[in-house]
Amino acid sequence: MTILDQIVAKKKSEVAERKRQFPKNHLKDLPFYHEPTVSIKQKLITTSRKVGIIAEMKKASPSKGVLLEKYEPEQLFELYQKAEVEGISILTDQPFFQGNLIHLMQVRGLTNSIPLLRKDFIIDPYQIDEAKGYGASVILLIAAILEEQQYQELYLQAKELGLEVLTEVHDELDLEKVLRSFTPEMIGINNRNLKTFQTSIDQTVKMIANIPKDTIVISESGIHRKEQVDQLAEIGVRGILVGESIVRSKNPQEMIEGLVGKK
Ligand SMILES: O=P(O)(O)OC[C@@H](O)[C@@H](O)c1c[nH]c2ccccc12
Repeated sequence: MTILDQIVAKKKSEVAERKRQFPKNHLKDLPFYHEPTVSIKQKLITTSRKVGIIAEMKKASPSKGVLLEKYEPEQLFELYQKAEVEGISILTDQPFFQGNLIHLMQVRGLTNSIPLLRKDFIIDPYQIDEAKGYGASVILLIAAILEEQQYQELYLQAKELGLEVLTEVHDELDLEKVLRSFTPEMIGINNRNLKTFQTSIDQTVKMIANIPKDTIVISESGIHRKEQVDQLAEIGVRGILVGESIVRSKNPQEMIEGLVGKK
């Protein structure tokens, strides 16, 4: 069983339990359910930077364990805001990343102009309503854990709710699967090999040629040096998604500005 299989198995029981505790028809009473969202696509297209940055908040990961003992999303937010990031990705998966939907809501309480991505393993429409209610503007859909039809349905449901979708692919098989449906607005190429956990931006370099022109490409994972960012900008990547190297840095603001420059 791969790590993704384990995560999805756990996620299924977690979602079932959440539905019992907080029935779906109550989700529309959450504080941000009826609030407008902010377009991350627009931020990435109009940025004055060579490439926009989605800075991630995560306390731990299955490959690295705990990244940061003292994890305070609201403090990180201050630094990300100073660095003028184009978006913020917030892990909400608890069992494997020590995230929480509350983190999303806390940060949303501090901004209505920076788009927030709910970073989780979305397999059920319930989680999309949750994302909206807790303050997300964007959700992640991971091709590798969804059937083609399930992916289509979740994508359309998110759009109906006014959310944007970042479609994550790991390889050509994932890409074929999602392109059979329709042209996604944003594709994130995950540089992490799910079997070995190794990252290489060569994955983005290899796959970008097969992505339709109108789709915004985001390179995800394993980005820690400016030279990588320059190379990615050169080949047409519009955004980078960076977690570990920022949260582990002594000075996250400087780290971000070092990667993509000041605004
Ligand atoms: O910490 P990194 O190597 O900079 O990676 C960030 C992000 O790409 C990674 O956290 C990620 C990409 N896709 C995911 C899906 C679920 C959880 C986490 C992820």
